[in-house]
Amino acid sequence: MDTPFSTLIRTASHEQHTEAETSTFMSDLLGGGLGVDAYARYTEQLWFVYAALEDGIDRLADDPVAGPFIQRELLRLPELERDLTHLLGPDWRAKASALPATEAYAARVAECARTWSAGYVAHHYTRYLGDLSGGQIIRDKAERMWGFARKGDGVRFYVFEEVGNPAAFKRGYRELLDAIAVDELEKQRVVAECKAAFALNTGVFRALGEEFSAAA
Ligand code: HEM
Repeated sequence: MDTPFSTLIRTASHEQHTEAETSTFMSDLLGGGLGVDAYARYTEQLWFVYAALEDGIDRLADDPVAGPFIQRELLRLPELERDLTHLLGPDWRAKASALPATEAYAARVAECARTWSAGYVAHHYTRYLGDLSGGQIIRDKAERMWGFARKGDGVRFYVFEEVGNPAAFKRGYRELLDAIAVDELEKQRVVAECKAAFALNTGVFRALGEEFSAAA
């Protein structure tokens, strides 16, 4: 039997997942070596990426390939905006800026959203399934380290209020991946785009790591 697409995409990105998870910036951030300013800067970068991810969803909702993946309970922009108001103040928009690596990431997401819906799915998977998984570990550490209220302002990005059972949601999401309406060749291209998405994330971590380094 053919390998289910959800397994294929997960296996293909496994190595890069480890790389992202163990990147210097993430290790320093979650290991307690960086201040809340680094966390705020990272959250800022996420805002630019999610703006690109969530901008074209009304159009993508009707797309035969990406449409099934567009689920309102996943949307993160309002949560990011509340977190940024908390982290940077009400004038956060004037303070927030995208690093060049973030600009490159957001530009690629926007391009896929506009021109290649199957490629968009690769970015959708990489972000939202990650946020529903490892995101919970990040939230827990951030709450303890910087004293955010549990599931409150500052970490709302990681709180999916409308996803009652994340494990069940992820199972459903994998079923959508397995049923994606593209042929085998296109599936290979989606896997390649997923790897590109991980590389773009790693690029942002690298840039953040250059801006912030843990006290020796
Ligand atoms: C410190 C950082 C991270 C931690 C601790 C972490 C941890 C995890 C964990 C525990 C899972 C669940 C694996 C499972 O269901 O068996 C997971 C899944 C996932 N993570 Fe991460 N992760 C991190 C960073 C990232 C990043 C930066 C990305 C990409 C942007 C990412 C993307 C994903 C994806 C797409 C999945 C779902 C895999 C699948 O089931 O298909 N993660 N992560």
